[in-house]
Amino acid sequence: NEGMANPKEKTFSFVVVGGGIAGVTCVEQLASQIPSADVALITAGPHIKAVTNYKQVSKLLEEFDVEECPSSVLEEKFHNLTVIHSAVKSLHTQSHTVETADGCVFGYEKLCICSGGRPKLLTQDNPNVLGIRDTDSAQEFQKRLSKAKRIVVVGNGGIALELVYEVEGCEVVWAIKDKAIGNTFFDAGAAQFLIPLLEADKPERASPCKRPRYTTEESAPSCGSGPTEAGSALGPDWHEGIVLRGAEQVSHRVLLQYQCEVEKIFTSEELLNSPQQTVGPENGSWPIYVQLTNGNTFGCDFVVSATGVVPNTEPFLHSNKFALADDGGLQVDDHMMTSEQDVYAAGDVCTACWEHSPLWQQMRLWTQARQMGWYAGRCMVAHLLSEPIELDFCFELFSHITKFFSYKVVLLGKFNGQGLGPNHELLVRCTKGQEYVKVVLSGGRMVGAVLIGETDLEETFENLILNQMDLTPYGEELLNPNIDIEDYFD
Ligand SMILES: Cc1cc2nc3c(=O)[nH]c(=O)nc-3n(C[C@H](O)[C@H](O)[C@H](O)COP(=O)(O)OP(=O)(O)OC[C@H]3O[C@@H](n4cnc5c(N)ncnc54)[C@H](O)[C@@H]3O)c2cc1C
Ligand SMILES: NC(=O)C1=CN([C@@H]2O[C@H](COP(=O)(O)OP(=O)(O)OC[C@H]3O[C@@H](n4cnc5c(N)ncnc54)[C@H](O)[C@@H]3O)[C@@H](O)[C@H]2O)C=CC1
Repeated sequence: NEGMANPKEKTFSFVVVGGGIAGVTCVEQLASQIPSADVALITAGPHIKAVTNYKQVSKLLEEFDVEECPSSVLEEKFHNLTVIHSAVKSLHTQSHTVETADGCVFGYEKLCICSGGRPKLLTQDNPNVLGIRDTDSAQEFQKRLSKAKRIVVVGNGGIALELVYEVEGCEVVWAIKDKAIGNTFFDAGAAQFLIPLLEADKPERASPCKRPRYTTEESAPSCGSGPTEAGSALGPDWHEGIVLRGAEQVSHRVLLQYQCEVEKIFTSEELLNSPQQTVGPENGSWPIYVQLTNGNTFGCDFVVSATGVVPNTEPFLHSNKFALADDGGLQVDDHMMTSEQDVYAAGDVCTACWEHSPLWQQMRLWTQARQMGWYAGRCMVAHLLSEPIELDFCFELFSHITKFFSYKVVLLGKFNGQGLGPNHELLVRCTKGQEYVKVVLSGGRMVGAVLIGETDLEETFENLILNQMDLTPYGEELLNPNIDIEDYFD
């Protein structure tokens, strides 16, 4: 075998691609479960993500810190692990090999693709349209913001929600398709609860962090693969350590544009050459203009396209027959296996295509990347040892703890009545400035909840959702603030 004589070739029992949360968690499982197995982590970025201080808050809610650190930390911990810093260029499922950008070829018995996603930008080739994904793109955003007087943020998901609240000293025009803010995470009622915070000055940061904390190791140099290689996705609290301040002396100034999309993006030259376009007295003075479908046009320093992610699948597709989901993710079954033999996938790159529990849905989140990476590792080991394995309990109920507008936010199950049609009812309790509690009931049973603020209800509600108790007899008493619900259901 000519190939095997090449020193640039080596075969491992397990190869994992991607040094984000999914890949690192997967590798940790593999390396610790079979210490005699050779494990390789191939990653394009210079750093890896490590989960630390993992804490199970309740049966399914979890909290942890995340550190961006040099890969040597992992290699010191697991002597059977080799970390290779290079981008995978192609995959040959027939020969069970991957080829990296620097011409090395690595064989595998079992492979897990954890290459994450990248921002789905409104336009790819405009330097004034930015996406935020990794440390480099966040730093670029911060640098551009420091000189900016007005930015346009497009999108209504996690990144947009965080930015419009965090950015100070710069006018933010926020363009959303929907009738209410934050519709990927909650409903119009919760949006009403949060909106006043956009209009007020930001309070001093005092409240303790109630969700996974994200840290970046400052001393770690941005070396190795260079600026074109994307690093891992940022995550919880990515903006805590950096100042998101523009060039103006204002706290918040957010101008919301509801129910609209971007019609056209053009430069000041294009604007001046198009006499029918006018945008008021500032005509032509901004580097970029955004025309919205509601007829308004805004000039700004730059646009943030916070419009979701696309899975990083390209290097793996050529000459293979992966089944792809509608969102572009690699389809995986209930053992995290793709449609190609011995190839698994986890995290943002994959789409969970097994028959989901009625109370779970996939969202491209930090916690799910960790859970999928962990479970994929366990499945790979079980299959290698020909042992049976069942779908992990964490996929029974969707659960997410995060923080928006400085409030703790807990989402459980079908928190927005997803997929329930008209077949559900809502109970809501709201105390302005303090808390917002929404319960989704279907057939008298709790199937989801949104908890904003320090409600202390998450554990009880999680139990009520898991045990599917008939709550009809309790009616609206369920949310009566004068009843200690924990005692009630003891
Ligand atoms: C700004 C921001 C804020 C967020 N905030 C939260 C939050 O508060 N809570 C939450 O739950 N989630 C949050 N998320 C989402 C969360 O960060 C992601 O869902 C999660 O990190 C995905 O992990 P992953 O391991 O699948 O992918 P990634 O972290 O994207 O890692 C992919 C890895 O693969 C490598 N790679 C890619 N292509 C190749 C290749 N061809 N060859 C080799 N290596 C490759 C990359 O270098 C990277 O190391 C946020 C995301 C962003 C961008
Ligand atoms: N606290 C948290 O849990 C956070 C989670 N994240 C995660 O990071 C990832 C990236 O975040 P986002 O980019 O905010 O993605 P997202 O998937 O959360 O939201 C994308 C938003 O963009 C909108 N959109 C899509 N195409 C559009 C278009 N052409 N024009 C206008 N609007 C459009 C969608 O309607 C949606 O509101 C997501 O997976 C998200 O869940 C990000 C930040 C915080």
